Amino acid sequence: MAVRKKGNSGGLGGEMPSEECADRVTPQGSLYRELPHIINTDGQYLFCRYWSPKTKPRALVMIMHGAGEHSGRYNELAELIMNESIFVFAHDHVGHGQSEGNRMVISNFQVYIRDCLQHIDHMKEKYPGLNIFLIGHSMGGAIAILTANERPNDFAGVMLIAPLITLQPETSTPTKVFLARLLNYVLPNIGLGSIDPNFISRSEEEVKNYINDPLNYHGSVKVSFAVQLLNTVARIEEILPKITWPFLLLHGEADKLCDINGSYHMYDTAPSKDRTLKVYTSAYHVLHKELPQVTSEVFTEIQKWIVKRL
Ligand SMILES: O=C1N[C@]2(CO1)C[C@H](C(=O)N1CCC(COc3ccc(F)cc3Cl)CC1)C2
Repeated sequence: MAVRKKGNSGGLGGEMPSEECADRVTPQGSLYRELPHIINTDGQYLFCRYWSPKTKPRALVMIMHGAGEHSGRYNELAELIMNESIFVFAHDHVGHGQSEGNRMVISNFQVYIRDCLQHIDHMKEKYPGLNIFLIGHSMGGAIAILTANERPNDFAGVMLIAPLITLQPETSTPTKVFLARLLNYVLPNIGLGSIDPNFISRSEEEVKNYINDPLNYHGSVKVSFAVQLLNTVARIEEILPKITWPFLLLHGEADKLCDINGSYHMYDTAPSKDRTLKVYTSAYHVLHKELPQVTSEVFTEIQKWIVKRL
């Protein structure tokens, strides 16, 4: 029997709009009314995470996770930033983690950006006047770039951890790109292959964590999803020459999932006066879950970069 509850369900609204929503559950079976969440403009429930400092926050930071993973993988980084009296927030994108939506399926990449802007607007209402920074990893880096591009004067800085900016030349040849686009019309749900966990990190422990995390999606990248990524890479290529906001690029030299040349290209092409690129020798894709030395350096770099721009 559905129970109507008054008060904030942790979402954007107060009361449950209908009895049906009272029993809405995450893909893992938890009740959204008992979890922090927002409801996007398509009516999909997105699971949120908040890292609230004990003292009055001096800034806001939104973390945007990548493809097939979820916001819980950023707890260590978020806590480090929270300890700088900064309010950190995130949500699991549609089709990811504890949010609704078919796993790693998206009708249009713009949905990710729209949902992030909705969450950002919600947080700006709650904490008016604070600087807002974005942190994006991999596909989340592409989301961060396109989100900042929609509001070029709204963000104090954008930090990109191995962002998806350009295609891996060996895996995305023009022929393969053409075939993927063609296949999308006839068999959009065909799998192209899944992310190789061994490309995630040189840390065996982190590879195991990635494999064993039930909130990660380990299935195949569908053609329709791949085409959305291809379109996104093309969109980013177009806007790089117009980027003026401050950014920090961090990329592993041995990244096999997102080509480091994308970061070099953004650093060389974007006219931002405040831009930094740091390359981590021999490091793989997930710098915040790499060998301890690398991850420690990355955390310090992010912490210093934000504090300097508060
Ligand atoms: O900690 C983490 N990091 C994660 C996982 O867990 C890595 C993952 C992530 O976002 N990407 C890695 C894979 C990449 C695939 O890209 C394509 C695939 C087919 C295609 F046709 C065109 C493209 Cl562009 C997208 C970006 C997030």
